[in-house]
Amino acid sequence: MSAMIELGSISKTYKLYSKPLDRLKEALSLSKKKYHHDFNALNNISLSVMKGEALGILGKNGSGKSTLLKLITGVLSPSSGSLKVNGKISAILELGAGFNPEYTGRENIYLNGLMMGYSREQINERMSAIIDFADIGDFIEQPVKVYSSGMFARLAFAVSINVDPDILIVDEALAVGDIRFQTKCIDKMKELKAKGTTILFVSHATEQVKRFCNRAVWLKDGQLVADGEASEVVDLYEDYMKYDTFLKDEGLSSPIAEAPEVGFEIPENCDLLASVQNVTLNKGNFKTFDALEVDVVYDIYEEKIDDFLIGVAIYTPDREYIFGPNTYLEKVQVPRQRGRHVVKYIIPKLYLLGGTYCIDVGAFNNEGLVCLNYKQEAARFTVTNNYFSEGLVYMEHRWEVQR
Ligand SMILES: Nc1ncnc2c1ncn2[C@@H]1O[C@H](COP(=O)(O)OP(=O)(O)OP(=O)(O)O)[C@@H](O)[C@H]1O
Repeated sequence: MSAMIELGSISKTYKLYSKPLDRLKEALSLSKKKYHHDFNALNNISLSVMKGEALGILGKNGSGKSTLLKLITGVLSPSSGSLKVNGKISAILELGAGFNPEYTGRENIYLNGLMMGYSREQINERMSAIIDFADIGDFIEQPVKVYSSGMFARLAFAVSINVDPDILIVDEALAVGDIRFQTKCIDKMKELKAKGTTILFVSHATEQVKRFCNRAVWLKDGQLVADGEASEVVDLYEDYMKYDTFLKDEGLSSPIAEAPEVGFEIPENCDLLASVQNVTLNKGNFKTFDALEVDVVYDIYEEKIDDFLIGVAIYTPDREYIFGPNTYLEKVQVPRQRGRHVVKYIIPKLYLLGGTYCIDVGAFNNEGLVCLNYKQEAARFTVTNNYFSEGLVYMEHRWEVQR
């Protein structure tokens, strides 16, 4: 398969001046005195995008998304690194960029078409399709400076997707259109994708990225921190945005606790009767329906604790309680005499959907009425999936068409 876009260790440094005058002073300085400081908007990005891929680009404001797209389209040049683009790019970057405000919509279609390398005849062939798609009525004969942002988006989109690009770049352009127009654009983008057009898609609407893209990258402070299947990267990104937890791949993993010490000791001056020593998961990142195993290591300091029980609870990081059985309710006998013990809690099929989750572990007696020791967020794990459902948990279900 051929790479349409190849970026090799690309960096982009902007010069920041604290006052506009500093730029002039620097230009005129005979001693080459610096009046700026460097700001790395992109740092060492390597990325290959293949033909037919629909790549979502995620990242919060200022993370470098637009800078990356401007480098790819050639609006900016990189400070270092190599960049190769194979094919004709059509980009909707900033609304109105590439439009002359004094020209009418129709004249701007010519302008854009010529910039893309089409002849007047070729543009004429496409003109009615573009005007139909934009659907802005008589405004097509008005100078675009009188357009609303929605009209701009319609025209920009109509031009970009009707010129048979090899690479289509869409930067947040859908956000300004109404739902009907967005649907029309997505349909057209799907059509292009099916034809093998490579698509780069920036949207803060992560669901759109999940549904439309087959791959996504996440930019954070100018660095590429995740690259993979779109819905997995979206899950990670959303979790980060919600909870500021960034867990990396295999060990997207939560801090898997240290292996338990073999030695059992009763701490000095200890007024605890028992304590949860250690909580270990079989891994940090799961797929829905994987098996989750939690090893709980606990110590009992009394000779024996009657009605001793262990509870394991799953929470979301914002403390939504999902599930919490305990050994008393389920009539499981766990060791309750002095010493160190290990109990394994197994969920053979995890029904949780994508997200980050926390595990609390508690030791109790008296049917759970007295808490002997409680470890909140003793472990964390993530669930990431290919996109197959939405929500928190998966429930067995079926669909029946009634009519
Ligand atoms: N011409 C410039 N001169 C100096 N700094 C710039 C320039 N353009 C962008 N930056 C800075 O580079 C960083 C990345 O900006 P960029 O516009 O690429 O981010 P973004 O991810 O597209 O953000 P948004 O989602 O808000 O559009 C930001 O901190 C921005 O302030």
